[in-house]
Amino acid sequence: MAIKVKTVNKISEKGLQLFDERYEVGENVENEDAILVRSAKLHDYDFPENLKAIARAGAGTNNIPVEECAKKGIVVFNTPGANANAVKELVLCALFLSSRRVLEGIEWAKSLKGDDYAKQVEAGKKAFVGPEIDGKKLGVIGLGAIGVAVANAAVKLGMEVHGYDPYISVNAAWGMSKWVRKASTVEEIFKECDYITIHVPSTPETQGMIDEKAINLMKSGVHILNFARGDLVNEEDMIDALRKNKVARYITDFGSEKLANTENVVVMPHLGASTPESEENCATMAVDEIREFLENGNIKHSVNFPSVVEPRTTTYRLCIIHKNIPNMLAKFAGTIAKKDMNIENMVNKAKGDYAYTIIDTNDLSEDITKAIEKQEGVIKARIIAKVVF
Ligand SMILES: NC(=O)C1=CN([C@@H]2O[C@H](COP(=O)(O)OP(=O)(O)OC[C@H]3O[C@@H](n4cnc5c(N)ncnc54)[C@H](O)[C@@H]3O)[C@@H](O)[C@H]2O)C=CC1
Ligand SMILES: O=C(O)C(=O)COP(=O)(O)O
Repeated sequence: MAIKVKTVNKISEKGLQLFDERYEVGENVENEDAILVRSAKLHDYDFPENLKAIARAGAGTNNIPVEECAKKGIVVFNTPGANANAVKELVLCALFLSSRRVLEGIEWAKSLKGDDYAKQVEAGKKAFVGPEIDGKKLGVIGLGAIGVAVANAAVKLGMEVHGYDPYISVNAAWGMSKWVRKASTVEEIFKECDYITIHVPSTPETQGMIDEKAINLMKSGVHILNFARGDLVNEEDMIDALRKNKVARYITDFGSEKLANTENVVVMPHLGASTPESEENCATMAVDEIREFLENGNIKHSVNFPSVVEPRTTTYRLCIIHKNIPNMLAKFAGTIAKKDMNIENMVNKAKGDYAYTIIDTNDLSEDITKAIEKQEGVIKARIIAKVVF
């Protein structure tokens, strides 16, 4: 029987071709084992009983009910860093667009007519003066894959870069230029910087972080870039601040009709990750994650379950998704012993309220998954036989 993968958005062929002949892949697949998605909202999606994994070919998982999936034992993956360069490049483009009045100038140049075109240009260009970014202060909120890439590039462009991220990962810190100054509070960024760019996920903590209160702390004439998510910025407060010239410019990848028609706002149609390179990177990483999980039970880059990657050394692998509560391992070992199965290798890891256990064995007893699933706290169990080609 084929392994079924449903694509909910258009996914790069470079990734899809990594599925071999055992897989049935497409937008019309039903009762799927896995879903591949980009930005499509899955909050109202009716997840089939068979669904084991969802891979988001991209970074943000706010379009997926991650907690509900954890409760059902559906492992949600994303592709950290795979589209960071694409976003970084667009943020740099936005930085220049926010500073120099290039877009308005281009529109005006299109409107000019007549033989004295050059003369009109020279007379009118003074309306489109904008400052250089060299030497200006850039505040980067969120120093993950994108934030660090933006901060490092801005240092190279001669900006004085200030970064804020209370949860920065060791890896991100290793990759960051020593010239990026550490802000201890987000308010420092608000007060100090001429340009502010946000690169945090949308969570209850970050939603609305740029509101009237935050903007009031900022310098008059601040430039704000939002290539992370629309709901990080309070739209009404932003429009009000733009009208009062408190905010000079707002450039975002997440617009609305109202924002797109507000002066000094540039709305891009969510183009951050829309490059062939990033679409391929995200798709190949997402397909690899799905295959590793479905074929070997290994979990790489999940947002709701721990990372567990173990080489296959035995004929069978028992994969158990369960609650992170005491005594689970003893119960699994007891059940397995009763079925006369020998454990060759056992790994257990937890993340928050959930945990994952891999048990490698060369024995197979009928109904072992049913016996395991009967135990309180177990969400899902499955056994995977090693495929030898
Ligand atoms: N415009 C587009 O097409 C794209 C947008 N995005 C958005 O950008 C976001 C960031 O992407 P990545 O850098 O790849 O993710 P990431 O996970 O590598 O980095 C996010 C960083 O935000 C930090 N953070 C979380 N809460 C914070 C807070 N309250 N204050 C300061 N920092 C905080 C985390 O510690 C982490 O270092 C994504 O969650 C997504 O919403 C990502 C890719 C493409
Ligand atoms: O990766 C992300 O978080 C993005 O916002 C990119 O979205 P997309 O895959 O281009 O629909």
